[in-house]
Amino acid sequence: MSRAAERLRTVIHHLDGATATIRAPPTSAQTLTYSPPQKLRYSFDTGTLTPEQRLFYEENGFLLIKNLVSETDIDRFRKEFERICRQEVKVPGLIVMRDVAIAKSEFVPDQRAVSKLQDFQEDPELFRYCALPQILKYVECFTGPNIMAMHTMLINKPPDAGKKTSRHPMHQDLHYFPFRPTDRIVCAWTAMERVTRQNGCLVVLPGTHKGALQEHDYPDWEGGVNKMYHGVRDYDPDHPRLHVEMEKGDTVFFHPLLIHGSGMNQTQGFRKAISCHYASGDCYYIDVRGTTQENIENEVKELAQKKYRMNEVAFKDTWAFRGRLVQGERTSL
Ligand SMILES: CCCC(=O)SCCNC(=O)CCNC(=O)[C@H](O)C(C)(C)COP(=O)(O)OP(=O)(O)OC[C@H]1O[C@@H](n2cnc3c(N)ncnc32)[C@H](O)[C@@H]1OP(=O)(O)O
Ligand SMILES: Nc1ncnc2c1ncn2[C@@H]1O[C@H](COP(=O)(O)OP(=O)(O)OP(=O)(O)O)[C@@H](O)[C@H]1O
Ligand SMILES: O=C(O)CCC(=O)C(=O)O
Ligand SMILES: [Fe+2]
Ligand SMILES: [Mg+2]
Repeated sequence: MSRAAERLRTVIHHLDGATATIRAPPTSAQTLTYSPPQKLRYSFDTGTLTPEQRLFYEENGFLLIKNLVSETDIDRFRKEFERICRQEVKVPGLIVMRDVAIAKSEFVPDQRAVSKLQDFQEDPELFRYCALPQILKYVECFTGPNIMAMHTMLINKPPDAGKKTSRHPMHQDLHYFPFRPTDRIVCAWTAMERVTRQNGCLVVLPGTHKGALQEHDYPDWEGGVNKMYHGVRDYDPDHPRLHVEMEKGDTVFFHPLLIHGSGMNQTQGFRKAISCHYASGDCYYIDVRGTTQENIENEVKELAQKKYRMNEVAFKDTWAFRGRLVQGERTSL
């Protein structure tokens, strides 16, 4: 038996009970008798992921790829971020967020006032991130060949001002998304510098992607909570959590139901990461009225109405006009 077939058999051995399909290895009939068709529901076999990587994502809901984005590219993203902070470029549709602890302070025209950029799809330099071939190669394993970049962010987590407002409560990103199917959505999150527990790396609850979308709301944290930073209501403090420490350029891909957040930044530096949420172009919009997502729908619509100066904006339209095709065909979204 070939080495690849042997590895696949090991994987399948670990799988019992999972659902959906993994293609049989392209080998002889003899191999097939050893490995009956098995089910992996969260990824496709495109030749990129090893069976072990697919199994890891299946079980844990995330996958860390070391050293995926070059230093040169990251330095260019950082430069562009700085130009935006200095207001040397105007980017249509861009949302500049400030930490709740400094939002009310005097305007400072540099990064110290900015905690997050959202919706940089109209900035060609930052948007290059979303179309990097080495990122899309992995994204395709989760979305399939038609890929839409739906949500773009550059997070500049500030040093905590003493009120723990730099924390991001534990949440599932699907709470924000009115499109499905869930398993054809994935986030790519790239560390723009070394991220550690000290400066507020991502914290994940492995395996929670297998659960349902939970109710989210603002946590009642004493020091305040940033706008739109909803957290899961019934957070289980006993679930094992993992601090995902990463080097500059490392990229984590994660499922939209994976419960994650990030800790306080206890350093003096601004912890930077760039990310994009992708979905299959074949995904479809859903109506979230009457579901747990109604609270975020109302908040986003309110913001969109202010921002685009329109009377009534449908939640799904706020997504339809921000989404950009990065590979294949825009069949639906
Ligand atoms: C309607 C209601 C809706 C809601 O309630 S939504 C709320 C949802 N609930 C939550 O998000 C609660 C869960 N939250 C958390 O797990 C954390 O707060 C969260 C979001 C990950 C933030 O993390 P942090 O605040 O930074 O906490 P942390 O656990 O990372 O650090 C805490 C203490 O650990 C220390 N630490 C740092 N690096 C370490 C290291 N390498 N080894 C060991 N300890 C280390 C760190 O100094 C900190 O110390 P201290 O205990 O605060 O004194
Ligand atoms: N990260 C954030 N979390 C919570 N609220 C935020 C955040 N960023 C901005 N805001 C809020 O968005 C609004 C706009 O902020 P901005 O500082 O531009 O104006 P302002 O503080 O309302 O007005 P002014 O600075 O003229 O007094 C504010 O109400 C601010 O509190
Ligand atoms: O970079 C972080 O701290 C996490 C951000 C995040 O999870 C989000 O914005 O959805
Ligand atoms: Fe998130
Ligand atoms: Mg202000």
